[in-house]
Amino acid sequence: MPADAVIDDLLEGLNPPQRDAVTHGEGPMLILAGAGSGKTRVITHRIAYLLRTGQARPSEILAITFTNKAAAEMRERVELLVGRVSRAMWVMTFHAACARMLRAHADKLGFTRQFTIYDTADQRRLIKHCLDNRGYDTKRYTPRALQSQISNLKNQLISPFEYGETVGSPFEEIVAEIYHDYGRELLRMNAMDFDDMLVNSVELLQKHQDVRDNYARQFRWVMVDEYQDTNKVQYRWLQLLTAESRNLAVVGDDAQSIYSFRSADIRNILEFEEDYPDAHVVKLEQNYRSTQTILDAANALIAHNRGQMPKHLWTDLGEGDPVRVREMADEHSEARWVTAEIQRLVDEGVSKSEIAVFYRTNAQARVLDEMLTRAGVGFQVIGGPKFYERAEVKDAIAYLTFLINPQDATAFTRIANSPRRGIGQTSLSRVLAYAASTGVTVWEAAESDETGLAKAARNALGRFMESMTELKARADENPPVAQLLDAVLHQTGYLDALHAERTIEAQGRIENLESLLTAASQYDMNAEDGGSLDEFLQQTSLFADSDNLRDDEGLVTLMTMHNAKGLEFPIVFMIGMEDGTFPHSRSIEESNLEEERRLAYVGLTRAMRQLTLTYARRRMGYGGGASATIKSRFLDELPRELTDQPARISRGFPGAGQVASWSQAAAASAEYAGGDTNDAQLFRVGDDVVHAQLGDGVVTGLQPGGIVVVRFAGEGRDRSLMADVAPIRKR
Ligand SMILES: Nc1ncnc2c1ncn2[C@@H]1O[C@H](COP(=O)(O)OP(=O)(O)OP(=O)(O)O)[C@@H](O)[C@H]1O
Ligand SMILES: [Mg+2]
Repeated sequence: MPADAVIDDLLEGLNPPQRDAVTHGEGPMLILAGAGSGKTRVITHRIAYLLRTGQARPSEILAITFTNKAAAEMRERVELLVGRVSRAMWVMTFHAACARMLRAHADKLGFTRQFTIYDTADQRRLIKHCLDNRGYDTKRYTPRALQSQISNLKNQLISPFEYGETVGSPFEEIVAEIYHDYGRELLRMNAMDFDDMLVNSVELLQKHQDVRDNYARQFRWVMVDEYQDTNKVQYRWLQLLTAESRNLAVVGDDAQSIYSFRSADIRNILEFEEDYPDAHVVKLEQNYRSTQTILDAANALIAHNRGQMPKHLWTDLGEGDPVRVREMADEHSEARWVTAEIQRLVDEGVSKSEIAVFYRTNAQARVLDEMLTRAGVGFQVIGGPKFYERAEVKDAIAYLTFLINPQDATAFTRIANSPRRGIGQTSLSRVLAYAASTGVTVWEAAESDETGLAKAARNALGRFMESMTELKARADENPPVAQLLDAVLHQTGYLDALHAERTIEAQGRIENLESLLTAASQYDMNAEDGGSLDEFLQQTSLFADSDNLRDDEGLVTLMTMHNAKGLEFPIVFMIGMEDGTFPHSRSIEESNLEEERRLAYVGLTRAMRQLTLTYARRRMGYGGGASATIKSRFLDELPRELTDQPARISRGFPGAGQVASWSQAAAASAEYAGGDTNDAQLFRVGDDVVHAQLGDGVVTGLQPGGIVVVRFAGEGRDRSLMADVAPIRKR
């Protein structure tokens, strides 16, 4: 190896096992280590090391990260270490890597390269269309429920055909039908959903050996961060790419596996050594992130899980302060207290960007959001209303999409009458029906005289398509995306319509469009060889919200614990530490507590210096009305000596011990709070219901003893509930 100061520097900041992992040459490698032990750092350094020593060329590197933000950070760090050559590497999320492959080869699967990527809202719209087509009641079979079922199937690589062979219940039969129809419709619209990115790439690699060979040869070095959260389809994709080279290095922590609800399969990490008996296994045990107290608390908590791989994390960052535990009267006092604490810290000179507040579900952010706003503390909510999901931003994107994908009926429907041009729903349906029956693209149908539209609508549509045709001519010259977007917003009358509204809301929308223009200009500037519209659109559609994170602006960060994965903050607050909230009621009922505990472990281990856990004695329920709560069992699992709490009984409501299930707790607390029970309600099969914690569902059966069987939109299976005590009501 050449003597090289850069290499020395690279290895300098690593401990011996980290160095071992970084310098490992060919062959499979598993890095299994606890939180904050430098796993991600090892990947970054390994890439730089492989490049710098000449073992790898940038184009031979495929590094998979969990978020776009993590990818950007990794690229940045590698670029610092080895310079601009790093730009040819593929450092990205599974979805982005697959989208890139599909852009190049979509035609082999019957799509064009300009295919659209559908987000969840698009998916649900299309699924609703499929349900309507078959005459199913979409209140009873909600698009949301179907969408989550279909997504689960895709993530397990179960095709519509395979699923159709195994269905038992009538509901499953409907899922099978819609799964099939939905796939056919996507193909017809030249669109793929998020899950298809992976499923279709796997199909591409499986069916086209030449394509597989090419990529397998190209990516001689494959690395995967957060491997514990990969699912079956991702596993398969990696297998296809690395079967020959076997240069697959994965890093992960079984204690941080938190995505089984998205079909992530922890076995992928546990069985790596079985898949690769010769794998080089590295364990990292020194934590460089947290104080000993924080680590001990996290270790004590996770020790309550069975079958955890033993790890001995230690740190030399010192003992640090005890974990603070605070009891609050309700969520308002909790938010007020956290806000005051943040203000105090900021007064003491802590930067806001060093502070994060985590919670279990997004809805918990609202109260704190209001309180911080009132106090004038700058903050950002990760996973709040998403920029790319705002109506005006989606409209603008749909315009651009329709310019390059003339088959995209969803984009067309979205923009044809936005701003209003006198093209009504009936006219739109006629155009779509004409396209479907004649096989022409939606674009062609919109230009056709044979769709049977009324004269006024036909004229309006004609004018619309004229301006679209002009814009398309411009788009074909591949101008900078920002220029094209600007032209779209002006020529289609979109901006004028907003200006004409003269409302504050419209002003906000204009500002959002300006930010989109800024994003487009930034894209134009960064794109290596001029960039292209389809690549820009691909980027925006893969834009996950955690990517909005800006750490240089001095903002407090609010996010769910799921979103916090892989990140670190000097000061962390975890709020809503109550049974039913965290652990979430759903997991208590399903006794999937271990995954919740891992999620708590993820939360605790984000903290570097100071960790504060709060819970409220009463909390507002879904349907309004406060109920008494029980403090989270996770708090009881933390050794007293690590917290600043004297042993003290502070149960939420009188006489309550540990309860067996949340239904009981809810019943007890409803009584205590004088809340409603359900005895006035009679349920029937097919009723739409809403559950305080589980959300929307449909009654699928009734059983003796007052049991209702409900299938919830977010889940794939039936659940039996006591009609008179469960917090459900008819919609
Ligand atoms: N050898 C080292 N010397 C100094 N700092 C280190 C070393 N290794 C890691 N760190 C620092 O420790 C922190 C945690 O590292 P990193 O994020 O890579 O851990 P991780 O194992 O990926 O954590 P997680 O499990 O949360 O994803 C980072 O700030 C990193 O820069
Ligand atoms: Mg990491």
